[in-house]
Amino acid sequence: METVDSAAWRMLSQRLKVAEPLQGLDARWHQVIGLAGRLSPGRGRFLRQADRVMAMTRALIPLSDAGLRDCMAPLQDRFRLGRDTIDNHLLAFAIIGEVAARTVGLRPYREQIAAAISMEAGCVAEMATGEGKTLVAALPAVLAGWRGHGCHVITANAYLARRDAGLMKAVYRFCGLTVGCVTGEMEPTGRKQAYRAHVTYCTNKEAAADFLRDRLLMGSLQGLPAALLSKMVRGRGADMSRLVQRGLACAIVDEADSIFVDEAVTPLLISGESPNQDHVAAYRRAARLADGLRPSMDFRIDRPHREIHLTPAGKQRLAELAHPLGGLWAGSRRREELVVQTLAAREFFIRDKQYVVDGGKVVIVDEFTGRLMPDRTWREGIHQAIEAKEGLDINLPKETHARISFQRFFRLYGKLCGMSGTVTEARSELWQIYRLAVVSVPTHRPCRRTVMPDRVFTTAAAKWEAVVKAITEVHRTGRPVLVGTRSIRESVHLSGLLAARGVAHRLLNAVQQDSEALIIAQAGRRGQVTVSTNMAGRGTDIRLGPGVAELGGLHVIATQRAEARRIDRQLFGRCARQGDPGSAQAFVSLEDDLFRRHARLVPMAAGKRYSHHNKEISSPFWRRWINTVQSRAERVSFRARKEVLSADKWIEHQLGFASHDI
Ligand SMILES: Nc1ncnc2c1ncn2[C@@H]1O[C@H](COP(=O)(O)OP(=O)(O)OP(=O)(O)O)[C@@H](O)[C@H]1O
Repeated sequence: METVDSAAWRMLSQRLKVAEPLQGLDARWHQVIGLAGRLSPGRGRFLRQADRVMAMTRALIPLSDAGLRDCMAPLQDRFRLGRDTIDNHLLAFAIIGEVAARTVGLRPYREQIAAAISMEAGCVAEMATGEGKTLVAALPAVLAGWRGHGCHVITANAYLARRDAGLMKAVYRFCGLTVGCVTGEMEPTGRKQAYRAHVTYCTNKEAAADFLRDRLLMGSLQGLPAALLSKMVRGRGADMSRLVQRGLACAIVDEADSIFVDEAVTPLLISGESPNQDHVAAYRRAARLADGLRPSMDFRIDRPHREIHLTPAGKQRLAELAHPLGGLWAGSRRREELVVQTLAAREFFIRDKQYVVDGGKVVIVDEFTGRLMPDRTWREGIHQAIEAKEGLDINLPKETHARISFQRFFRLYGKLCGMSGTVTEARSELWQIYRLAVVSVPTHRPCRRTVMPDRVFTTAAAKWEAVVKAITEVHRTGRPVLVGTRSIRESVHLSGLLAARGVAHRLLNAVQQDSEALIIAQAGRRGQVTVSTNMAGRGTDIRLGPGVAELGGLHVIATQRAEARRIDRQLFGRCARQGDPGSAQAFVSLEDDLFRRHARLVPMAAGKRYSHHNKEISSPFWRRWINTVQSRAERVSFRARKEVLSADKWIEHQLGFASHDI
C-alpha cells in the first residue's frame, strides 16, 4: 500500500490535468462527431470480445481454487506495473467471472461481460434495470484494484454502497483485494481507512465532500509547484497526513444518469456557522413584508425556472413598507433579495414534498430518491425562509468555505466510466460534459414488459379515482401492484383513498425508512399492493413471489409523468426484470406539476376548458403533447446544468487570482 504522502502528490498533480470542456468551434465539432456516431462505439465489438471471455471461462471451470489463483498472479503483476493489454483484460474478466461464480454464486452472463469490457474502455454501459449491474461494477473494479491507485465505486445512496460492498466482498477477497465503504456517519480515521482499500464504495456526495475537505486542509498548497516548493522549504508533510483520500484515480459510477445528470445541478458546498445573529430577525421581518405584497401586481411567479420577479410596482410598495425600518432594509438590493427568497420558499417549497418538518426542524427530502437528508440545508437563505414560513426556530445561515459542482468533480478523475438502466436520453449531454460514450447492452433474456398507453384525465381528482379503480381491478386478479407517487403528500393521499375502499396495502415513503427493505422484499408477493414515493425507483430488486409470474408478474402504476423520461423508465423497470413478465402504465392529469411548470399557454387553456368536466381525455393527441412537455422540461434542466458548470468555471477562474486561502 502506498504512503499517504505520495498519494497526496498524485492528487495535487491531478488538479493540473482537468479536462476543460471544449469551447467554440472545437465544442461544435465534437458535438457533430459524437452525434454522427450516435455517441456509441458499437456494442458488436464488445459482445464479440465477451464471447472470447466466455470461451476462456469454460477452460477455467475445472481448475481448483489454488489453480485459479496461480492464473491470477502474473496478471496482477502486469496490472500493477501498468503493462496490461486488451488480451490481459479479457483473461482477467474470465478469471473474475469464475471467481464470482464460486464465491457469490453469480456467473456473469455474456451481456454483463460485454458491459464490463465497455466500461474498462471508458464508456457508460446502458443495461436494462435488473440486469445485474452490481456484479458488473465489480469486474472493472477488480482491474482498477490490481493497478493499486484506488478505485471509487459510486452508488446512488449509502444503503446501496453498503449493500453492494457487502455483496461483492468475497469476490474482491479472492482476487487479493480489500474493499472499503464510506458512509455519512464515519469519522475521518474510518474514512481514511476505507479510501486506502483497493476498492471503495461510496456516494458521490461523500467522495466530493471528502475531496473538498482535503482541499481545505491543503490550503494554499493546491498547485503542484507551490506544494513541491513548500515541501522542500518548510517540510509540510504533517498536513498531508491528515488527508483522507489518496487521489482520484478511477471512478465507476452506478446509476450514471442520476449522478451525472440529475444531481449535477446541485453544487456541493462545505460550510460552517456564520456568526451573524441579525440574520434571524431579518428572515422573520422579510416574512412579514412578503405578506404585504400582492401576487401578479407586485410579483410574478416563473414556474418553469422556479423564479420570483418583483414588478416595478412591487419594488415601490416594498420600499414603502420597509421605509420605517431603516438599517439593512434601507438598501434596495438586500431588501428585495430577502423578500424574493421568502416568496420562493412559499411558492416552490412545499411541505411533505420538498421537505418535512421533523422534531422542530426542516428536513429536506431528496426529490430523486424520496429519502430524508437531515444533514443538508438549502442555501442562499432559502432554508431560513422556510423555517420562518413554518414558524420554527431559525438556524443561522452557513458560510461557504469550499464549493465544487459534481460535473467538475467527476472530470477530475483519471479514469471515469459508468452504467445505468436509463441513459440513452442523456447521451449527448454525457458526451458534451464528460466525454463519455454510451454503449447499449442488450438484455440477457428478451424483455417481457408490456407498457400500456398513458391514461390522461382533466383533473387530479379524476385521475386518483381511476388509479384506485385500476389498482382494485389488478389486485382482484392476485397480481402484486407497485404504485409510484411523486411526493410523500401524494403517497399519503392515495393510501387514504385505498383504505377507504378497503384495499390492504403497504406505504413506503421517507417517513418510515426503517421498514424499507422488508416492504420491498414483500412487494412482489401475490396480492400485495405497495404505494411508494421515488424510494422504490432505484436499486430496489423486487422479486416475484411463488405463482406470480403465471398471473402476469408485477404491475407498476405511475401516478404522474416525471420531468425526465429516464425517471419514468426507472420506475417501470421495477417490473419484468431478468425475463419475468410484468406490465406498467402511467396515469396523468392536466393539473400535474409537470404541466403546471412546463406547459405553454394553449394546452393549459384547453386544460381549463375541460377542467370542470371530471373526465378521461386519453387520446394520441394528448399523449404526444405530454411527450412534448416532457422534452421541454428536459431541455430546461439541461440548461440549468450547463449554467452550474459555467458558474463553477467562473468561480474557479476568479479564485485563481486569489487562490492562496480558498
Ligand atoms: N449473472 C447472474 N446470474 C444470476 N443472477 C444474477 C446475475 N447477475 C445478477 N443477478 C441477479 O439479478 C438481480 C438484479 O441484480 P442487480 O440489483 O444488481 O440489478 P441492477 O441492474 O442493479 O438493477 P437496477 O437497475 O434496478 O438497480 C439480483 O437478484 C441478482 O442477484
